[in-house]
Amino acid sequence: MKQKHWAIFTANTSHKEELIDAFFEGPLPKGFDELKNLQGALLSKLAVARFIDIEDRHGSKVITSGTAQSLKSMSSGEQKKALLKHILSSQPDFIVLDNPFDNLDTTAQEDLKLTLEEVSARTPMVQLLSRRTDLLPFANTFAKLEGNDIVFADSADALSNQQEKELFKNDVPKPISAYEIEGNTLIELKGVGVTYSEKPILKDINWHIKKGEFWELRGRNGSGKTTILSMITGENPKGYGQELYIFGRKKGTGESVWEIKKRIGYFTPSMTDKFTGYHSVSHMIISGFYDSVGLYINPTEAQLRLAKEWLTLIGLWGMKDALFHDLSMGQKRLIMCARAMIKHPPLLILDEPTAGLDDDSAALFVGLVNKFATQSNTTVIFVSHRKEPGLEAELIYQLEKSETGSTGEVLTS
Ligand SMILES: Nc1ncnc2c1ncn2[C@@H]1O[C@H](COP(=O)(O)OP(=O)(O)OP(=O)(O)O)[C@@H](O)[C@H]1O
Repeated sequence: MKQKHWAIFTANTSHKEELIDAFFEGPLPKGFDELKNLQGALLSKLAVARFIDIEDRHGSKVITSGTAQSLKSMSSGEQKKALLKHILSSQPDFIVLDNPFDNLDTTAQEDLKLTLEEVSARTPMVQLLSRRTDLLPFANTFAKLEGNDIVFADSADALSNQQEKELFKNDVPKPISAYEIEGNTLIELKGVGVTYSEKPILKDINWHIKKGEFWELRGRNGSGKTTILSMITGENPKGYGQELYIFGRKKGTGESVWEIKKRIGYFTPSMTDKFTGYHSVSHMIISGFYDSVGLYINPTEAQLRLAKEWLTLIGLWGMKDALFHDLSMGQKRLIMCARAMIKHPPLLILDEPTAGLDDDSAALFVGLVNKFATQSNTTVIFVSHRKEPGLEAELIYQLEKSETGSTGEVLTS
């Protein structure tokens, strides 16, 4: 009998975590009887997070045994590859793949596809996917997850979730007050290099970022994208003593990390993955004025007015009092994006912001970023592995990985 492989399309309203739990802890959902009494393994960001937790708490290396580096310090693509290696070596009876291609560069995606194809001859797989282009070619049983319900269909085509959505009609709300930064240059890296334990990561990086520009930062897994961003945001001490200028000042000449961070809007999905607080949607947006995710002081009238304008723009005003916690993933991302934009910071960094979103929600998110980039003076840096359809970044900083450290090149789109 032909090996069965399932592809389950998820939308942002799907209760994916519950379904994943059902595969490992039971009861198995209907339509998956073939997996009864089998031992499965999970390839997902959540599984990586669990192994990081085990390393942190017990100091025991599970999926990185044999390497000196901690799982936590690996790049997100490297973490995923380490997990896959561990899963394949443990030869599970079946594998659940939760958006397996997220965080992987195109070469790694191709490699993963080939590996999975090979393994699929003997191991059944369940792929949970939010982007249509990710569908594994050997999947032969199709379903979508609506809330908690699995709805089967004869073909993948019957399950497409791509529809034209009306994009934001209003203008981007103006900030309460504007930032003053002298000159036209916002960030400059001159001949910057980074090594970790003598391993060269970045070499002779020259990147001149001006006010109001819209950049995409590209590079293979482990090429150093996060390392560059963390030097800019001040979180990485490797920036000190180098020719690194941030908001017109050389790094390490008196400005605190806090002063730098105040002028940066930042969003990456892991900011809310583990967020469990109960905050209203409006308060969540307003917290963009502060360092906290979620609001812990009373908002001002002006802030409430502005939150209303943002919620109207992104079509969520009707949900102003809803709890952030109860929103769909796509809605949460729009809120967190608006939170990062509300101050019109001089610099907005979006680090793989569409990972895990379905096609419709990703298109909405990209539409909001494009609009903000055109209607604000903010410089936007968008990091993504995926060619995001519709992204209108005008400049690309491409990192080229090499044994002697990644080098960078400016491309125009
Ligand atoms: N604290 C650390 N100790 C050792 N190596 C590190 C540390 N932090 C980062 N690295 C290594 O530096 C390299 C660059 O990592 P970085 O996270 O910047 O890559 P990236 O381009 O963001 O990758 P990805 O696309 O996979 O997220 C990786 O090989 C990573 O393992």
